[in-house]
Amino acid sequence: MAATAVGRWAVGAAASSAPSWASELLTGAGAHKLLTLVIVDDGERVLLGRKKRGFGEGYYNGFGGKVEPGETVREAAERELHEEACIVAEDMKEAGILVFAFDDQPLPWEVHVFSATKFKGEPTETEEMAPIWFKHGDVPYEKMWADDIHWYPMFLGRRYFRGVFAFSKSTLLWHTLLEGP
Ligand SMILES: CNc1ncnc2c1ncn2[C@@H]1O[C@H](COP(=O)(O)OP(=O)(O)OP(=O)(O)O)[C@@H](O)[C@H]1O
Repeated sequence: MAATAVGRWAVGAAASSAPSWASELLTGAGAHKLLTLVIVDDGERVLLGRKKRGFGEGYYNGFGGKVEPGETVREAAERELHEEACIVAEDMKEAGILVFAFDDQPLPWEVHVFSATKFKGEPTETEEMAPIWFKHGDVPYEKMWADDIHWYPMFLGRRYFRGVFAFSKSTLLWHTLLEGP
């Protein structure tokens, strides 16, 4: 089952428009890698970090990473936010789901996006991320992953979203994005 999905996926990633089966990737079924992404949004500004190393280096992004064995997705989101920005979210809510498929990766990545408006602690630069606030109108999309410009408006509007984005390296090949649960 997983092998079929991966094989079919690899073919689809090369396409330039979303294949008919793309939205199936939003069901959570089939093998995938689980990740988290937390964006603090105080209503006027978002807290992003400039990634200093590793995957997505140089890009601004929320805080997050892989869910470790034995953790819930929410626990992983809380842990990564603390590890990368030194803060603890007080009202973390599920904001949306993103599926990323890379043409050189065997499994799609399922990213659970959370929002928080309040937190404890002071955002602090870590080995991985340098935090900085951006006004809603000044989000630096040109220095972010190419999917972000598509779903941030829904995030900032507090509308739940589900999207599938196919990448070759950092080039966005196609995507499909739905609003609502
Ligand atoms: C392709 N388009 C994308 N658009 C927006 N966000 C993206 C993304 N692709 C990955 N992301 C996020 O980037 C973080 C990487 O996390 P990453 O540093 O690799 O994970 P983790 O900290 O577990 O790794 P290490 O422990 O350093 O290996 C993680 O939040 C993930 O959701």
